[in-house]
Amino acid sequence: MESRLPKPSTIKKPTPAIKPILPSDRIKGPGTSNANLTQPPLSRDIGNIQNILPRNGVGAAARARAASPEPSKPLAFLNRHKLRRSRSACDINEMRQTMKRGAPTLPTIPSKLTRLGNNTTNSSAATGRAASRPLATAVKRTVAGGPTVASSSNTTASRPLARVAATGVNKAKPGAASGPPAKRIAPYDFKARFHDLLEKHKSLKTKYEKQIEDMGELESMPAQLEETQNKLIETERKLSNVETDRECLKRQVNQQISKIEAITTSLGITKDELSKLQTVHKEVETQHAALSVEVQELRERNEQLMISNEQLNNDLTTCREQLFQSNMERKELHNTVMDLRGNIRVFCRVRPPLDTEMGRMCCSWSYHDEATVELQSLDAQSRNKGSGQQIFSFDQVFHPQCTQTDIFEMVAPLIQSALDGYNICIFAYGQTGSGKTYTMDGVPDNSGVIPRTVDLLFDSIKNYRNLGWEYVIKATFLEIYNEVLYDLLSNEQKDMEIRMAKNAGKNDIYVSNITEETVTDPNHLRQLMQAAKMNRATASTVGNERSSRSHAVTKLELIGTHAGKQEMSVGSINLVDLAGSESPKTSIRMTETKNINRSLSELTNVILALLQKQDHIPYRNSKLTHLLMPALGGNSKTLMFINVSPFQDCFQESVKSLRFAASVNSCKMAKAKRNRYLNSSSASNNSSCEK
Ligand SMILES: Nc1ncnc2c1ncn2[C@@H]1O[C@H](COP(=O)(O)OP(=O)(O)OP(=O)(O)O)[C@@H](O)[C@H]1O
Repeated sequence: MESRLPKPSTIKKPTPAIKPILPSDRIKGPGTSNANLTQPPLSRDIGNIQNILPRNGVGAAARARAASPEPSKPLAFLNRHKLRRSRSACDINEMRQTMKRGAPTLPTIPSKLTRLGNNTTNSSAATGRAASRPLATAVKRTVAGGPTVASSSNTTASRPLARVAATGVNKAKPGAASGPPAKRIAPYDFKARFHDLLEKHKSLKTKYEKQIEDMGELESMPAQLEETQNKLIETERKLSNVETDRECLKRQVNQQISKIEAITTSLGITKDELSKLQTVHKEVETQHAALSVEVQELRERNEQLMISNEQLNNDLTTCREQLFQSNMERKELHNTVMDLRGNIRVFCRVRPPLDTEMGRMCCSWSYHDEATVELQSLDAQSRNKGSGQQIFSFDQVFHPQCTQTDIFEMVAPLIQSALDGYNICIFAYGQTGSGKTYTMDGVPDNSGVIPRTVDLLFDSIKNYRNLGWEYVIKATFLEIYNEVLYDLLSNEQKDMEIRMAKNAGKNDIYVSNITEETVTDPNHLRQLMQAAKMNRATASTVGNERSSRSHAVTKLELIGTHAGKQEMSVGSINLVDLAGSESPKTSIRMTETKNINRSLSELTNVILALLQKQDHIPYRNSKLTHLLMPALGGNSKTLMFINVSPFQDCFQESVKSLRFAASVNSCKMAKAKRNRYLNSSSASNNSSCEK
């Protein structure tokens, strides 16, 4: 009969989780009854599973076995049963090993169940709780399936077996036994019992598989737990990071709040400023609108002005043309007046005694009018000879109280003629110490003719510029000493000669190797004059401790161009400070005195020849007349100052100079003399007669 039973090896092996559920101590324990031993090992194991699942412990299994109808077996049968069971256990172990290879960390079912039992009472273990839920669910399913198994077994199994099963199920869960009572299978009906067992086996197998599935879920729980723990740690770490970030963000938020507050404050200020600026902007806009209107008006006005300006320009051009023509007429008239006054004019100047000369006796000077002076000697011998009283007439007589300004007023028209293209020569003739240098150069605080001429020239050039004339002034400074020429702007020893210009008119003369400076302003010219003065040769004489013993000639060449009219005018001014005429009786430098007197005599001869309109003018008899040839003859105008000293001891020299000047003046006035005679001797009468 035992051979009809299927061998344990043919029965589908239980899963490895069975072993922990069926510990050996339960099989061998004191609770083990003979009734259990009479059961087939496999059926008993399955029954044990159902007894264990409700976790009733050994007592529940013992009761289930006690309920079994089978009698107790002898010891031999028990050993055989052990062998079968060991084989079944071996199978189970084999399955477990197989599962371990697939899932090495799968825990054993008993431990799980034990933990499950413990976990139901110990609620403090979180993991136990987590694991107990699916297990409890599995157990519930197992218990709930009990009646089903019992019910199904009723159809095929014997009544005793069904009762055992029903009893076991009912004991595991008393309320669940609600079906009809199971039929009792006779103990000898092994076939029925076998079928019943097969059914149970199937049922249990199904349950077992479900439990295996549940156990699989449970097996994955530690990993899930570990994963959850890792996730928890990671989450905690993240949370920490989040906390840190939150703190940072909180600080940043605080900073941002502070910034926002500051910005809000500045925004308020800015708003105020904006409001002010808007107000200003409105004002500016209003002003801009007003200014725009003004600009428009000004533009219209500008257009009108442009039109009127164009008309004025045309008028100005016309006026300039008329002015130019008028200026030309003025030049001609001026020249005519100068001609009528005479190309050679003579001015007499009597200097005052100096403070240091108050002890010297002066002659008696009587100034009848502007042009007549009477000189009377205080010496009785001279009176007895009839030479003590002399009357002289000149173009102008300047008494000692006349100032440098008075002098220059009479000189200025000649300077004007120089700008108009005439050659002018102004020289001072007189005894040593009579005031020639004072008249020509002046003193620092009272400038003479030459510095005033410079100022007048540059002032006139400015006015002429408005008429379209541009002038260039070239200056030379030379000295004639003992009939030798010296360049006063250079200390070098030069061989200087008076030469005629090659391609020029007959009176165009130049000096070779002389330094010629182009003057751009009055100060520059004054500097040149100062340098020339320093270089001038001086020597002390009896009459004057600083008397000049040479002729100093300052020549200013005035070159004017009118670009619009393509005209050019070249004039010159020769300003000559002659050496003092000195009697050879009183001179200690006879050579100098002879040369000086000879050159002065030649000058007199030239002037007289010019006035008498002689065919030959002896210019070349002296360096001085040769040099002044362009300025003395032809179209030139000459002004001679006769300087005399007021002193009695200078009476003879004064009379000599005045006679020479009077002779010049008498020749010059030969034609006018008649007019003069008609209108007494005043200059004003002369002018009226000339007209
Ligand atoms: N009109 C005047 N008013 C005041 N002082 C004058 C006048 N004329 C000349 N003097 C003075 O008389 C002195 C002699 O004059 P200045 O040197 O000009 O004579 P000079 O004729 O040039 O002599 P020299 O021929 O020796 O050069 C100078 O001290 C000068 O300042």
